Amino acid sequence: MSKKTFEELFAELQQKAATGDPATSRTAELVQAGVHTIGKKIVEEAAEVWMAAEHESHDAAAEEISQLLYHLQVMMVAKGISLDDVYAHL
Ligand SMILES: N=c1c2ncn([C@@H]3O[C@H](COP(=O)(O)OP(=O)(O)OP(=O)(O)O)[C@@H](O)[C@H]3O)c2ncn1[C@@H]1O[C@H](COP(=O)(O)O)[C@@H](O)[C@H]1O
Repeated sequence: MSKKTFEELFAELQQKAATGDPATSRTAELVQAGVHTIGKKIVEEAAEVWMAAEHESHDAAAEEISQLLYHLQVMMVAKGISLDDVYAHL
């Protein structure tokens, strides 16, 4: 299992969006596809978080949450929204 912080993942995704190949990078592929596609993935992953939290194991819920966080970060990168832009509202 890979281990990285929220901030480290965000830096990696910014890099992938800027220089990654959509053929090999999921992030570059999603950013190229655009906000509509990313938004649909966020809604899908959010539903999976809900279902896993209600009906599945601790680990399964944690995995779905990681996928939701990933797709939220992809949306941030696609929209040029920084971590500080979000933290300002926390
Ligand atoms: N953390 C993630 C991550 N979480 C989720 N995903 C993507 O989200 C998918 C999970 O959604 P689903 O279960 O719906 O999978 P799916 O059905 O195959 O998705 P669809 O293609 O049907 O939309 C995974 O198959 C991945 O494509 C991620 N893709 C990449 N990362 C990390 O992002 C970084 C950059 O990755 P690349 O851009 O691929 O190089 C690396 O550190 C990766 O570990």
